[in-house]
Amino acid sequence: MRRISLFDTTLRDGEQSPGVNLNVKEKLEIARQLERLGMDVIEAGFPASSNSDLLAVQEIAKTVKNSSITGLARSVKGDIDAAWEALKYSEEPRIHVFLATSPIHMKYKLNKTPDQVIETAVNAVKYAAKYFPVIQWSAEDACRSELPFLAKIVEEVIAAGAKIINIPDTVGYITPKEYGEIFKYLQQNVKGIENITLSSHCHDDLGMAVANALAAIENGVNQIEGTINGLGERAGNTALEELAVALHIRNDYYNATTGLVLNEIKRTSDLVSNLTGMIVPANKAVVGKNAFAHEAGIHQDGVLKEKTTYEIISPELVGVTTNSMVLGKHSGRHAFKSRLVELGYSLSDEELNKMFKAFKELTETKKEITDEDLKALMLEEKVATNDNGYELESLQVQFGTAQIPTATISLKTKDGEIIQEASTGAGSVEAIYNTLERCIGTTIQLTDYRIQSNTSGRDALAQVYVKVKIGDGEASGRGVAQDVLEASAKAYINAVNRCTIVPEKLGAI
Ligand SMILES: CC(=O)SCCNC(=O)CCNC(=O)[C@H](O)C(C)(C)COP(=O)(O)OP(=O)(O)OC[C@H]1O[C@@H](n2cnc3c(N)ncnc32)[C@H](O)[C@@H]1OP(=O)(O)O
Ligand SMILES: CC(C)C(=O)C(=O)O
Repeated sequence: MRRISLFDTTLRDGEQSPGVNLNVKEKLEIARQLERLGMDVIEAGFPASSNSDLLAVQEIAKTVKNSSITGLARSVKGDIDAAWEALKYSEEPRIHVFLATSPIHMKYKLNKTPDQVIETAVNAVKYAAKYFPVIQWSAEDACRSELPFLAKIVEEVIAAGAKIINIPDTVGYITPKEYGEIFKYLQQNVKGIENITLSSHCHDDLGMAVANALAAIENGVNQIEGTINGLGERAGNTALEELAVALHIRNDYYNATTGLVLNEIKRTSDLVSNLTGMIVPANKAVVGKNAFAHEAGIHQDGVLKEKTTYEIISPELVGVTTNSMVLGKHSGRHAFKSRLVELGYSLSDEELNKMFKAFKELTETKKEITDEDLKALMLEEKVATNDNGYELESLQVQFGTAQIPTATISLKTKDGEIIQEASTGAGSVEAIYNTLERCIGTTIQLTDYRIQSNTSGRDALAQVYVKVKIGDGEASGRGVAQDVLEASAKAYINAVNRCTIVPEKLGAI
């Protein structure tokens, strides 16, 4: 059976999804889980784009050992230098350099002639080869490029040292048959291509990203790029969990497999969704809440008689489990630890004590603690960021249909100072945010607010995602609590804590 290599770009193209903004700790947490999932290559970021991206790629390159780490660079020396700075610690440094090849991109975006584009691409690959033993080269907007020109530039970059050639459908325009034909054409018209790994990178603008990637595999492509949950620029990228499961379930047809540990898929999907705030639609293939639910009577009858009547993927295959042990107020440390271990966490004694305390606090208000609750607790602990150091001491909200909502808040600064303020708003959440703004002492613009429940049931934990702007700085934040107002306050404080420019502005209003 053919072995298809998977290249995950959740931390680069996935992070280009509007509204997604991950910090270094969060990226590292996702990278570690991608490694556990068995990803072959992780594109950890675009090092030249910001200091924090460079740092994140560097941290990931130092930490992750079982997946290759790469970073994106334009065909400019500065980008390649930044990529080297970020990747020089990885075991086999590899870079991903790109340049657009379609007439529309060359003329309007790059303002270069086709010959200048070839020269730029070749120079970039040669420059990258001074540092990197493995160079992947991408022809941005390849699928709207003229095939003879595409073949010519691919041949030149191979001669310059590129080892992997990626043919992106940057704008999600191509159809599966046409995409397969591009690869056939290149295989027949490019000298040296037989020694090269061909790669696919598809976008989902017309809903064909997974189908196009599968067509690429059918036409000799051995590396597929994509993201978890199909995140990515605009409509997103090939959803790698869908592709891997399609190859597994239909190996009779594709005769190809990946190195993914399939039962880590659900956990990875949940982690990415929680940290990015990009909620997975219930009907999403493979990882959606309804992917294994049977609602209609005839289907339920069939499944009760024989599962395979309506179920082609078993939930266990992708790590969807139902747990029979209920954790609650009377559970002890052993049951708590054993469930966490079953969920894949390993904790030191100190961490266990801390988590057990948080768990017990939660049981004061919540009868049954589900796996989702445990994952939320663990996540809060692992990626908590407190750079600006604000902590919620207390929150009180007065609400009545015939009165103006009023919030009173005590906030602790990182120096231990307690700030107390009260303010009103059109609703309870606005009252809280107006009060927090007063406590923090600077103008804070709320640009996004989303709420979801962690599990079903009236006592489910609430998860709130917000995005705030403070001057030129922007950050997203997440808050989890049983009460939606407390979760709203925590998310806002978390976002402020992640915004680097707050302290100088203290006291501005
Ligand atoms: C298809 C993709 O997904 S590609 C990846 C897209 N991802 C991102 O853009 C996210 C990160 N980007 C950034 O942080 C910024 O865009 C930066 C730091 C890279 C560059 O910022 P700026 O220098 O301000 O340039 P800006 O983004 O406005 O414009 C891009 C410039 O790069 C040029 N460019 C675009 N692609 C390439 C390339 N592959 N090689 C060389 N130059 C390129 C453009 O022509 C433009 O040049 P110009 O200023 O001479 O007109
Ligand atoms: C940089 C390349 C691979 C890309 O993201 C695209 O073309 O969509």
